[in-house]
Amino acid sequence: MKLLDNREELLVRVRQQMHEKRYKHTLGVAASARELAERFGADPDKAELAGLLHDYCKCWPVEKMFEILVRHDMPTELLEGEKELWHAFAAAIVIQTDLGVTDTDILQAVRYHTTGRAGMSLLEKVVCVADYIEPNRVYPGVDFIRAKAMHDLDAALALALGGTIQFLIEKQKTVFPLTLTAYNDLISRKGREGGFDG
Ligand SMILES: Nc1ncnc2c1ncn2[C@@H]1O[C@H](COP(=O)(O)OP(=O)(O)O)[C@@H](O)[C@H]1O
Repeated sequence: MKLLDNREELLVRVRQQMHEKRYKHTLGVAASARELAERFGADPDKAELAGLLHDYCKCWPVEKMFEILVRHDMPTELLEGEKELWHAFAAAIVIQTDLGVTDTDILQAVRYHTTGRAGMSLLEKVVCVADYIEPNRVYPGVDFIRAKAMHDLDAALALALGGTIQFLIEKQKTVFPLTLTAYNDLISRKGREGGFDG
């Protein structure tokens, strides 16, 4: 737990796991996650830490991630699916075993930051949206999602996940089912509440 209590040492450790651009993105996600947490009533310290650790394994060799996922009995659907998704599930394991993170909220926010899932917690939503809108992100529609995230976290998340689903379809890539269920869950909840604001 010592590492988690020492911000400077933790930053060095995180920095060692990735290249410079990914580290810059990581710091951006940590800052955006803190901001979103303050805005929407999640725990800002947990949000910042989850943001800092969300891509811990992103630059690791796929073989290393695969070995960790197999050892922790991850579902076949994940192991046979898109390798791009592995880093999130691997990180949720590694930050627990190697860094001593025990907080389930943080672990789940890291685990589901790429795919989302139905019934996401507030912290999971905060970290997922932060990953889409941190200041270094550049893609069509990012400013619209940023604007949504000023007042409606669920709408921002639905837009972001919807955009990813659309992107994957255009690229004729498979869509991991958790993202579809996350999207459907957000839309159907909002439908019951009268829809998203304009
Ligand atoms: N449900 C999904 N099924 C398949 N690929 C996905 C899904 N969700 C996200 N991806 C892809 O996984 C990749 C990694 O996403 P992400 O973790 O957000 O990384 P980055 O921070 O580099 O954008 C992206 O290319 C994204 O399109």
